[in-house]
Amino acid sequence: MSRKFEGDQILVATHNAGKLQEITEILAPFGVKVVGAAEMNLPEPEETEDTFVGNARIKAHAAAQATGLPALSDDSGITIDALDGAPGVYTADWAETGNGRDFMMAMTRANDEITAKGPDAPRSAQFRCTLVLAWPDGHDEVFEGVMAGDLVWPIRGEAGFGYDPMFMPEGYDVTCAQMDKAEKNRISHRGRAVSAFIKGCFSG
Ligand SMILES: O=P(O)(O)OP(=O)(O)OP(=O)(O)OC[C@H]1O[C@@H](n2cnc3c(O)ncnc32)[C@H](O)[C@@H]1O
Ligand SMILES: [Mg+2]
Repeated sequence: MSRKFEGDQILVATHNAGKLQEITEILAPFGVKVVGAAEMNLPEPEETEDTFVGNARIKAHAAAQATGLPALSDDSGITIDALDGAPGVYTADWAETGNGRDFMMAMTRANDEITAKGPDAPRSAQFRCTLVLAWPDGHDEVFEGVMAGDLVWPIRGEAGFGYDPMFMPEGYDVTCAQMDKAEKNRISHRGRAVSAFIKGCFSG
């Protein structure tokens, strides 16, 4: 049970439906209800920092200031070893078309750029997630999670969101888009970051 959140509700400052669903499912067994940024009519702030934690702070503090409630944000993305960590904080930007996001385009670009590095280029990558819990008084807490894996081609699976169809976690022979939701949450960058948040805020 929560020590810190009134009514065991938490505002999650994201406009990404896939993230919101995963965070909601991970927190459900702890009796925590999640309210999303769209439900609160919050605007999407510009992500102007060049680090995950910087952008996560922008999103969380904007929501906490606008509502007067503690707000949890998620800034995440994929770092590709063969591309010196790109796209990193620009993971969402690789999918932008000016007319919505196209993840087939983004995944094709990732595969093409790795392939261009030559046949020996590593396919290894990491999904990274930084959560920031911002309080209306301006202080914040940071929680992080990483999942290592390989980028496969062609893409596989229909579940999940974003780059899931090309990401095969270490020790698995299926992609995140071929996994049971609960299984992805158990091993994912987001699952690990939310576990750290739970330890920090809901236990003891
Ligand atoms: O900023 P908010 O509103 O939270 O939503 P967003 O989708 O813009 O989120 P980010 O700015 O953090 O960009 C993260 C990008 O990384 C991708 N991503 C993050 N976690 C992922 C996951 O678990 N599976 C697949 N793709 C993921 C996601 O699709 C985005 O393109
Ligand atoms: Mg974003």
